[in-house]
Amino acid sequence: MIFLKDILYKVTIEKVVGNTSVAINNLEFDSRKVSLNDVFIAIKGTISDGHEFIKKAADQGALAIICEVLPENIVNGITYVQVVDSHKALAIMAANFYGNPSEELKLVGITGTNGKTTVSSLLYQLFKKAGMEAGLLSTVKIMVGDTQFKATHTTPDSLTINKYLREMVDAGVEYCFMEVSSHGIHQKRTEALQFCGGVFTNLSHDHLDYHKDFAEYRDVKKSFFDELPKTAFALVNVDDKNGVVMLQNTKAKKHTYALKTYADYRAQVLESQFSGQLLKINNQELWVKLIGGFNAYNLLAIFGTAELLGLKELEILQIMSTLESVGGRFQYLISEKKITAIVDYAHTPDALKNVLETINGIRTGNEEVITVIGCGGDRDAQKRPVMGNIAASLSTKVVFTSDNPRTENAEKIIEQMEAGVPAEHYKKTISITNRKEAIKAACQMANENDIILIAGKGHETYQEINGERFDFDDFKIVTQILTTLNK
Ligand SMILES: CC(=O)N[C@H]1[C@@H](OP(=O)(O)OP(=O)(O)OC[C@H]2O[C@@H](n3ccc(=O)[nH]c3=O)[C@H](O)[C@@H]2O)O[C@H](CO)[C@@H](O)[C@@H]1O[C@H](C)C(=O)N[C@@H](C)C(=O)N[C@H](CCC(=O)O)C(=O)O
Ligand SMILES: Nc1ncnc2c1ncn2[C@@H]1O[C@H](COP(=O)(O)OP(=O)(O)OP(=O)(O)O)[C@@H](O)[C@H]1O
Ligand SMILES: N[C@H](CCC[C@H](N)C(=O)O)C(=O)O
Ligand SMILES: [Mg+2]
Repeated sequence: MIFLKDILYKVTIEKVVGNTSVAINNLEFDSRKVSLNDVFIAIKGTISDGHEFIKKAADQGALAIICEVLPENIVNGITYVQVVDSHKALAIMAANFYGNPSEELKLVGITGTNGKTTVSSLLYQLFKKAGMEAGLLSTVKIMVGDTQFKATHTTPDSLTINKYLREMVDAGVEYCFMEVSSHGIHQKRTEALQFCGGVFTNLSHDHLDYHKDFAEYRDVKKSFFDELPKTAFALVNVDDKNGVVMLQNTKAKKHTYALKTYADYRAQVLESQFSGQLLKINNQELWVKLIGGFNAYNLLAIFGTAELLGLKELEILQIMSTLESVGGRFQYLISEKKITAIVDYAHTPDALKNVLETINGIRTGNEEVITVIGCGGDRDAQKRPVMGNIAASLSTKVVFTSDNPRTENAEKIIEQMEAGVPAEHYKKTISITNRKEAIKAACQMANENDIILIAGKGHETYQEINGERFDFDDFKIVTQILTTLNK
């Protein structure tokens, strides 16, 4: 039996109306899911205000209401707890409800604009291969040991996080690697978790629809490091100018990695090919299957994290050379007619630039680089012209298309991308709204040795248009089209 007063431990309370010594069933922050004897936490969201659904939650059997503002009509028999911050209260209560599982394993949070899924997934792989029980909370999937669950967010809400962490602890998981998104930090989804380490990959343009400006976006990321305890480690990329910013006020032990500047962990790229690259880490050469300078950073972050968690250098390097790239990240095929098709989740300007530079750095002659790209709807519109510019400047041909238009007009998004194309590159571009047709057009244009990059959706298996999700898988589609075209 769990009592309300026990899960309120450490919550900053302003006022209590009613009895907190009551046994509760479950916690919910969505009135639509409330059932008998649940606790409903009212949260001011980005679209609506949970306080408007307090009555609905009560009608559905809520036993207690946690809110920032007490309702005018107090119902007898229901306990009302007025708190300073509902988001924070939810995070603390969720951790208490599940018995603070983050304290029973080693939890490492990975944050930054790009590379979170790659770093966290590879760390999960590495620790599994080293014989440890590991867990993963990522954009692509959730892993409790070997059992896979569907991910809906990069960083889920605090109830979901704690539920899975509890399952991990019960399954004997010792290390959990989780992505920490800026939305997650801002909405306090990760508050009340005990991290034993934090990793910063990089910071570049994204999410300027949600955050007021770049400074706010940076400060939200920084607050994750500010909150780390002194027992934890903070490992940051100091080639990124915001790396040192992340360390400014942290109590955690500071560690750095870099390719270009002085750092605790350093790497050098000795050779790059489509099949992989030769790296030098700590004076040891190793061949890895992941390509691109950006992956050299990711691998260095993994090396540093594994060492800080106590694995031996030689073992780490040996396992690193066996790591497979994550689905939808530089996932490629070479067709019968020697056309290379690459599917990559590059959905930010920096990621797109890195991927195209990697491709241009590896190609040997006059092959065409044909990029198929769109931008998501209901997301940062400022990045659209910037990505249009990068695609056109670094490819020989571009097919602008739709990504997940969500509730926006797909053609309008494409126009915003085209607006960023410099006049001298305009002739290289066409636009085809239907993504499948766009991929088909790129395949038709491609000849032997040409390279097709299909960017933006990576591992996603759907396309979201007007609130509806249709099956869509870039890699399956390009494979099928190239086969049908006999290319
Ligand atoms: C913009 C955003 O981040 N929204 C997230 C947020 O919802 P919200 O604050 O907008 O909720 P709201 O609709 O305003 O409702 C406020 C409250 O009223 C409640 N409610 C609402 C209706 C009702 O009938 N009854 C009721 O109780 C809601 O449950 C909620 O508690 O909190 C919800 C619960 O945690 C999230 O599911 C939701 O994610 C939405 C679906 C989303 O698309 N989020 C994306 C942008 C996101 O979080 N992305 C990042 C990755 C970014 C990256 O790439 O780095 C991620 O971590 O996944
Ligand atoms: N260290 C890096 N620096 C820059 N770009 C990167 C880096 N790692 C990966 N990328 C690019 O970013 C894309 C997304 O990578 P990944 O999924 O690992 O990032 P993420 O931070 O998890 O993204 P999201 O915010 O959507 O969760 C990759 O497909 C690649 O194009
Ligand atoms: N986590 C990112 C994913 C973007 C992927 C892209 N395909 C899109 O739909 O915009 C976001 O929610 O902004
Ligand atoms: Mg991710």
